[in-house]
Amino acid sequence: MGVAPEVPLGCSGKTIPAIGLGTVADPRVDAETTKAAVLEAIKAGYRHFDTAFAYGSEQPLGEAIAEALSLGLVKSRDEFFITTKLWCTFAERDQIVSAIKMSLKNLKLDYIDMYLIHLPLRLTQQMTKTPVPKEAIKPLDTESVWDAMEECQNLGLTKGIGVSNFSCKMLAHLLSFAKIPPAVNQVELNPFWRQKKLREFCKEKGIHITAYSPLGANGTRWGDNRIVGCDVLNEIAKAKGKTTAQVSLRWVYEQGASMIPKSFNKERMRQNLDIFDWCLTEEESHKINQLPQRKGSTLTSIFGPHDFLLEIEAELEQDSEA
Ligand SMILES: NC(=O)C1=CN([C@@H]2O[C@H](COP(=O)(O)OP(=O)(O)OC[C@H]3O[C@@H](n4cnc5c(N)ncnc54)[C@H](OP(=O)(O)O)[C@@H]3O)[C@@H](O)[C@H]2O)C=CC1
Ligand SMILES: O=C[C@H](O)[C@@H](O)[C@@H](O)[C@H](O)C(=O)O
Repeated sequence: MGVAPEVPLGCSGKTIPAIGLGTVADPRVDAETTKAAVLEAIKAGYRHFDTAFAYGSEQPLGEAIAEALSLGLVKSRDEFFITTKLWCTFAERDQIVSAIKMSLKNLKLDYIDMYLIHLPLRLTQQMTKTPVPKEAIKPLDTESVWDAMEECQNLGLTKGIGVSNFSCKMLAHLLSFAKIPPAVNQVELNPFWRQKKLREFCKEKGIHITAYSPLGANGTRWGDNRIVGCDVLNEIAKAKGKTTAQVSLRWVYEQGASMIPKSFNKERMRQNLDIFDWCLTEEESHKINQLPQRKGSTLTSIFGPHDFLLEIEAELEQDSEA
């Protein structure tokens, strides 16, 4: 199996690997396990890795990249595509350049490929326990935060900038003042959360979508087996001699999105890469597009049931309406 193919990054003329490896394990694992999984993924053909300051996986990822380069598994840093994210406690104009430098230090890199605003909100204190106190959660001052994100790109600290968990409305606001438009919006996207409105909006504006939880976060606290246990997807998989997970990933790929399924298991991470030499029929896609919609990860489940977060969630949900 070769290296994962690339797909266009909006209208930028650049590309992004169609599949990358997510690095959030639930329950959390130690750094050695993450590093070993990344090295295994590099051997399998993964070149895009998705991390975030909040995941604690930047350091082991950085170590795995350094080791892969020193072992000659990958010839040059440029062959990797590394995404990391600005955590909400640093989502203020004057903290962002230091935040990306901290991530670069963790990753032992001198540039990142894609730096994303992790969530459309700011936290005024470290998240030590949940629920997070209501008064610690603030709206994002998107204009000043984006100005600093642009500075990160202009300084060469990152090749691209983007957002995560942004609605159409938030993107429209951002586009109204951005000097550098967001290259990526990383959101939940899978057969059970299809994001039709968001996909159409992003296509029109040249914003690439990267899908997180493309397998419905099977087996994690924020996900379940609604995808791998879905009868409709199982039947399609059986008819094609594929796994249900592969059918889900293939559906995401056919929507023009890239994706970052997480697997730290050698066989499953290879299985997840093997989706490029077959396709879904029109009838199969039609059946998938009829599945009931249900979002996995929510802001209120992460931070607590606060009104402000419920408002954001309601806005995000509108983007997945059929
Ligand atoms: N921007 C954001 O707000 C968010 C970003 N993310 C990013 O997206 C990545 C992926 O999303 P995530 O939520 O982890 O969920 P995924 O949909 O990628 O599911 C991961 C789970 O599915 C299991 N799995 C992987 N492959 C298979 C397979 N072929 N068959 C059956 N089970 C499988 C994994 O277990 P195993 O390892 O044992 O194979 C793991 O438990 C994250 O790791 C993170 O990097 C995630 C959530 C939010
Ligand atoms: O501390 C909070 C967590 O990092 C949470 O925000 C993330 O894990 C998020 O769900 C993601 O995976 O991107």
